[in-house]
Amino acid sequence: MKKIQIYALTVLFLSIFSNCTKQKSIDKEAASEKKDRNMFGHHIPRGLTVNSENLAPGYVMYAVPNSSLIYLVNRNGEVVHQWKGNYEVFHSYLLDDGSLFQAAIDPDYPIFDDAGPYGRIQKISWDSKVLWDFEYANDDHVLHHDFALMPNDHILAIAYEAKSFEDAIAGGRKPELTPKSGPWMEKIIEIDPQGSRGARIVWEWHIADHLIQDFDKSKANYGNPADHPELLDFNIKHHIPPAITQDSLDILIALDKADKNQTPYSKGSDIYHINAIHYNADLDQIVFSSPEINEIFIIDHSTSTQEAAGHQGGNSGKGGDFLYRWGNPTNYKRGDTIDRQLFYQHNVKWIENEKPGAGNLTLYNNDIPGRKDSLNYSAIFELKLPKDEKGNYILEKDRPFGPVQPSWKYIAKDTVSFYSSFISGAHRMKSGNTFINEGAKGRFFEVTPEGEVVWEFLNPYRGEIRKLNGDPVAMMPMTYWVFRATFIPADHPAFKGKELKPLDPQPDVFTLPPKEKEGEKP
Ligand SMILES: O=[N+]([O-])c1ccc(OS(=O)(=O)O)cc1
Repeated sequence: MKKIQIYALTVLFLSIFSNCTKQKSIDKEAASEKKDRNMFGHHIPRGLTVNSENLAPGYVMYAVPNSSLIYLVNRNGEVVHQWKGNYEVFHSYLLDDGSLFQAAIDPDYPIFDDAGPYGRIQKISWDSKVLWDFEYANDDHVLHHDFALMPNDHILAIAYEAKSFEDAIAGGRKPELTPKSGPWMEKIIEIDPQGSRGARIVWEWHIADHLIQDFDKSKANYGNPADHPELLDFNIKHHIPPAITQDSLDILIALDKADKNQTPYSKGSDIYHINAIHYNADLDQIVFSSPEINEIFIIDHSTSTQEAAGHQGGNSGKGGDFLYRWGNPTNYKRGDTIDRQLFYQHNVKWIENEKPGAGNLTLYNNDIPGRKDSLNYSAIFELKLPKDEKGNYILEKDRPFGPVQPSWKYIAKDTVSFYSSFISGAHRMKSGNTFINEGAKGRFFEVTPEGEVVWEFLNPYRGEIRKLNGDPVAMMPMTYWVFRATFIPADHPAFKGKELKPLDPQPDVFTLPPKEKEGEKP
């Protein structure tokens, strides 16, 4: 009897002990999952988390989420300067005199819904005076996502241009791929700022002028997309989300779960969602990125607007047609899914002169599918573009544009801990290191060519901009998000003669409410 009791007690003890250890390891896994995989990084340590000796001196510039603030943060993770505008700010580019151009999110932009439209570009002086304020937002068009600076102080900006269902059908689009509210096509405009509010649009390029389709023979742009990689197949498969009733939409808008401008059909309208643009003055070319179709494109900027609408003229002789494209050759029917390299990519840009890899492109490849037993992850790609001796992009017969593989890439050692399925960016530094913004988490870090993380800072700040009706903006899940973070070397002309001491006191960091308050509407 006694033996049985001892045996039973032993079994009980062992089972409790083993349950405890199991619980511990589950908790540990849960903790590391929280630390490594929560794409928004709600509960991970913030501020400066990795520092090293002998880093290039400099600062990180970024827009504080849900605020009108741009911060400049030093290598110790301290805020040393701020620019403050009068709208929520999306991202900014620094000028040599310490002023900046910023994308200001005008809450009043009409028609276009979804994240990305911002509506205004503003120039803000070092001491936060609004020097120029240009609105480009009406029922026909709106500035969205990114813009690029040119050496002549002009700006190249991406804008949606609304087209009707009928316009799209007239362009050979298949009706079943056409949103009833019409597609938002894309244009690039070159803005020459005038005075304190005005601008001249001195050059334009429209994607609608460079389409091909093999669906409707009666249309002028009928042809085989595989024979015309310089044009965009207007019938690339596009998922049209199901319509929603106006009553349901009204409820979602009231609950803050739908954009104020959403209509029952508009969710399918953003068919290309161009999210990045960069200008190369040496080549007089523009690169831009469409995450919806998982491709980047290069076009000639040396054309007149008239030539940009056609297929001849400019340095390339190809008018506004694509000089180069990469990422998803199925879009021009050369290759299959195995040849696809890009997955909702962002922030494509040339590596500037005097940096290692000059002339190559870098980009943030957001949402690369894992194997069948693992999660999606992000990577940074560097691409060496195939060119002949005259500088023309090489395209072999019946083959997609190269390269077959990026010349360099960064992926986290465990693959999945580096992940932001949207926004984000990267750029090469003079040292040869690469500066990365994992946007959903607001995590900025610097990696060596070998992929070692030598500096890391997680944005701990969030502002308090309210909606037009005074309601607070939901802080979840995009609590600390950052669209673009830029490393600016200490010898940048903007800092000449400026005192860059840590602000005293430092701004208050933003911490999430305690757990018990989480059920409340933030
Ligand atoms: O939530 N935003 O502000 C947001 C979301 C997506 C987005 O588009 S993306 O292509 O940059 O991911 C831009 C802004």
